[in-house]
Amino acid sequence: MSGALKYQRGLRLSRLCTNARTCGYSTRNSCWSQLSPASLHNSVGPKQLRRLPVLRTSPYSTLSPKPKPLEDKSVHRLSSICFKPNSKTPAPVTKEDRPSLNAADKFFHQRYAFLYSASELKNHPINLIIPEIVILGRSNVGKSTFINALLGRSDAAKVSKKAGHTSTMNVFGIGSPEFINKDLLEKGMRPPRHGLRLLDTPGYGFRSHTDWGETIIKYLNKRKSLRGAVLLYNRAGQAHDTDRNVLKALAEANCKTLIVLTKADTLGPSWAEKLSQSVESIRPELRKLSATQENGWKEGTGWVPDVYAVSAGMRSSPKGLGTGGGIPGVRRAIMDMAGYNLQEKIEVKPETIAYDGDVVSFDNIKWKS
Ligand SMILES: Nc1nc2c(ncn2[C@@H]2O[C@H](COP(=O)(O)OP(=O)(O)OP(=O)(O)O)[C@@H](O)[C@H]2O)c(=O)[nH]1
Ligand SMILES: [Mg+2]
Repeated sequence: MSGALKYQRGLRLSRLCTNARTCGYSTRNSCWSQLSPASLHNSVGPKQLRRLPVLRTSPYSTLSPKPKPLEDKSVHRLSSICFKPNSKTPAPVTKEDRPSLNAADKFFHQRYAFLYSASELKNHPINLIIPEIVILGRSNVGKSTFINALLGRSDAAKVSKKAGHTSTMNVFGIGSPEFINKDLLEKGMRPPRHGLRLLDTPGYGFRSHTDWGETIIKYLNKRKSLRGAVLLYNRAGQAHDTDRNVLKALAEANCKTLIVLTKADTLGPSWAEKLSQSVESIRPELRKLSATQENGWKEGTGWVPDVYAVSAGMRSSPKGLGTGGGIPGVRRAIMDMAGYNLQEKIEVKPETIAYDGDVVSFDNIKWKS
C-alpha cells in the first residue's frame, strides 16, 4: 500500500471512531457494522474526506423520525394516580390519605443500600425475614427508573434508553428494620439491616435474555420472603402476550400482584382518559385469569383491585425526586403488600411476623424441571 493511500485510510478510520464516540455507539458493534468499509470507500473521495463534518449526534437520528410523545408536566406534581374499581377518574388524595402517604414516604427515605446482583435463584442469599417485592415488566417499560423514583434518587439503579439494559436481578434494601421480628433469625444469621427489599429485574420481550423466564418462575415459586410483585405495563396499558404469560406465572405462584402503568407524562393532556381506558381493559383480564385459579389468587387477595399510574421520570418534579408523579401512592401500596399497616405510625401486619409453610434452605430445594 502506498504511503498516500495508507494516510487516507487512517484518516477515514479516525473520522469513524470520532463518530462512534460522539454518537454513543461502541466501535465494536453498531458504528462499525452498519457503516461498512465498502460504503465509505464508494461514497467518499479524498477531497470530500477532508471536508467530512464530525457528527455531533447519532448518524441514525435522521433515519428514525419518530415524534417524541407529548409530555404533560402536571402529572409530575400528583402524589397519587390511583384508579379504583368503578371509577373512570383517578381517586383524589384526601386529608385522611396524608398520614399514611407521609409514613410510606418517610420509610422509603430512611435508608437505602444496593445489596447484591443475582443471575439465578441460587445466587440469592437466604432471607427468611425481610419482605421482598419484585418489580417486573417488559424491557424498557421503566422498571429501573421506577425503583429510583421510589427511593427518591436518580442514580440507584442504572437506566438506559436501550432496551435490555438490566441483565441481572438487582436487590436494594430500604427502610429501617425496627419492625422486623428478629425471633425468626436462625443461628449465625446476620441481623436485618432493612425493613424491605426491592428487586429490579431484567425486562422480558424485546432484547431480553432467553433463560430469564425460567429464573423468575423459580424465584416466584420458591422464595419464602417474597411478599408481592409490581407488574409494570407500558403507559398505553396494552398487554402483550409476554405480559399475559408473566401474569399467569404470578397467578399460578399465588403471588400478590400490583399493576402500575408507567410513563403517564407521555400521554399528553388527556392522560387521565387514556389511562382509564387502559385500566378498563386490564381489569377484565385479571378477573378472567383469577376465575381459573383455585389457589386463592383472587381480586383483593391475589391481585390489588386499585390500578396505579406513575410518571417516574419526573424531570420537572417541583420538590425533588419521588415527591410527585404518583410515586407516594405506589409507595404506600407496596408497603401494604409487604405487610406493613400504615396508620399514623407504621405497624407490621401479623402475617409478616410468621411465614406459614416449611422453611427450606435454598440448597435443598428440588426444582420441578
Ligand atoms: N417520559 C418518561 N420516560 C421514562 C419514564 N420512566 C422511564 N422512562 C424512560 O424510559 C427508558 C427506559 O427506562 P428504564 O428504567 O431503563 O427501563 P427498564 O424497564 O429498566 O429497561 P430494561 O432494564 O432494559 O428492561 C429510559 O430512557 C427512561 O428515561 C417516565 O415516567 N416518563
Ligand atoms: Mg432496567
